[in-house]
Amino acid sequence: MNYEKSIKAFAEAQKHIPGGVNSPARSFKSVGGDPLFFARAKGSKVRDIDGNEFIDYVGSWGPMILGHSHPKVVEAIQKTAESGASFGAPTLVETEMAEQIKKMVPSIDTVRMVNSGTEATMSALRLARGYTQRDLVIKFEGCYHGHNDSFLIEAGSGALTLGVPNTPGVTKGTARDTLTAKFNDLSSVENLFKQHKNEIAAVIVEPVTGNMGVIQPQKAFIEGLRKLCDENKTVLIFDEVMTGFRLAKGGAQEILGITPDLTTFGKIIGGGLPVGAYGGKQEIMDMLAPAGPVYQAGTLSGNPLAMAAGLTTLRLLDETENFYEELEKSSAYLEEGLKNNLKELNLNGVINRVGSMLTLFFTDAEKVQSFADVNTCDTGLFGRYFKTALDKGVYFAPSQFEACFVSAAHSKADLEKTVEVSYQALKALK
Ligand SMILES: NCC(=O)CCC(=O)O
Repeated sequence: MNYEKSIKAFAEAQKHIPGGVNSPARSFKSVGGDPLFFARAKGSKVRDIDGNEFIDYVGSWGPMILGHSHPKVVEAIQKTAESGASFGAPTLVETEMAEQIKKMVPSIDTVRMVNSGTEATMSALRLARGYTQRDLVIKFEGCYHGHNDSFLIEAGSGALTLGVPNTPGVTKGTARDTLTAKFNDLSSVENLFKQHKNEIAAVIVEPVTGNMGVIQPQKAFIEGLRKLCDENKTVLIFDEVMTGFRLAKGGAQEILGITPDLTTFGKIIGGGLPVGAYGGKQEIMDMLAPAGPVYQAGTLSGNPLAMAAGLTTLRLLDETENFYEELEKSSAYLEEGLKNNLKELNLNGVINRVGSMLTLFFTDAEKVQSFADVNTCDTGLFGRYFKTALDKGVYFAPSQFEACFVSAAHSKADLEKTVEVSYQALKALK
């Protein structure tokens, strides 16, 4: 494929935008080469400015579960724009949105809209601290909760991919208030609770991880977190920015059967526009201003355009018959195909999939269940695999430590082509 225009565009962008991108995760730094500049997208496909078309498994890093430019979402945005883009005053659609979220996620008593997943986790942590009157938070190595200072400690996603899990710029004081534990290792959490009795405000976790690649929590681990939080009067926060409305109507908490105290949302909830939200137990949420003393605000929070896109998306997910069953079938087909490829080529690798989130780990390990397992991966091999797949028309996330997202727009033909391209890309590694 010819990427001439993207290469030129990146050279130009670098003169004006730090590193040429507005979010590091979208650079191709870890896989080598220049990122592609996209011009348009429809359904399962994205097109770059050179006119190349790709089957897309990034889906804007998760939001596009219905596929790109879904006609109903486009219509909702267009219609809403005619009535005014932003008022900074209440609108009816915000209550409709809150009702829709509550209907799909039963643990939500009330919910506050914000503008990104980062804002959601930042605000949820402040609320948990205000509620418990404690300072410390436990997060897990390799988990990513957006780019707030408190969470850029042993962080996953782009921070891990680019080798900066602990970024400069976070004060020592802030870093001290974040304790890190090991995902799927309950004893690492128990130890922190023992060492810091009555000091831990919150435990935050991606209930199914996506930001170090996909890892399913072991039952004893996730149940143990709930129990430890109950025993210690600590707020359990599920960060469902990736998993919310994706793994089921009610997200990871529905499939795991665990009720968190607070949940954070992003991505799908905005239907492609910038939206985040956090919600949960009434008693905790009532601490938020103006009802309570914990302050959190936003000019664009509950923005009408964003609400229109998000609410239309959530309603389609809620009302389309067998939506999640069909998505499961497509995703299982992809998993099966990729597994067969590894087997036929006699290559090592682990494929973790939960619903429509999937990661192919380039590792000799038998299983990937922990951050230590993730760190056994050969990122060089991944980079070569990624590039061959790209050249053959399949766009996976440009990092070993991310999930592929399957959407409802991926057709049988798309999935078949992806399995074939993946075979060729794996074969090229031998
Ligand atoms: N794991 C990647 C993301 O969730 C967000 C992408 C970004 O930071 O641009």
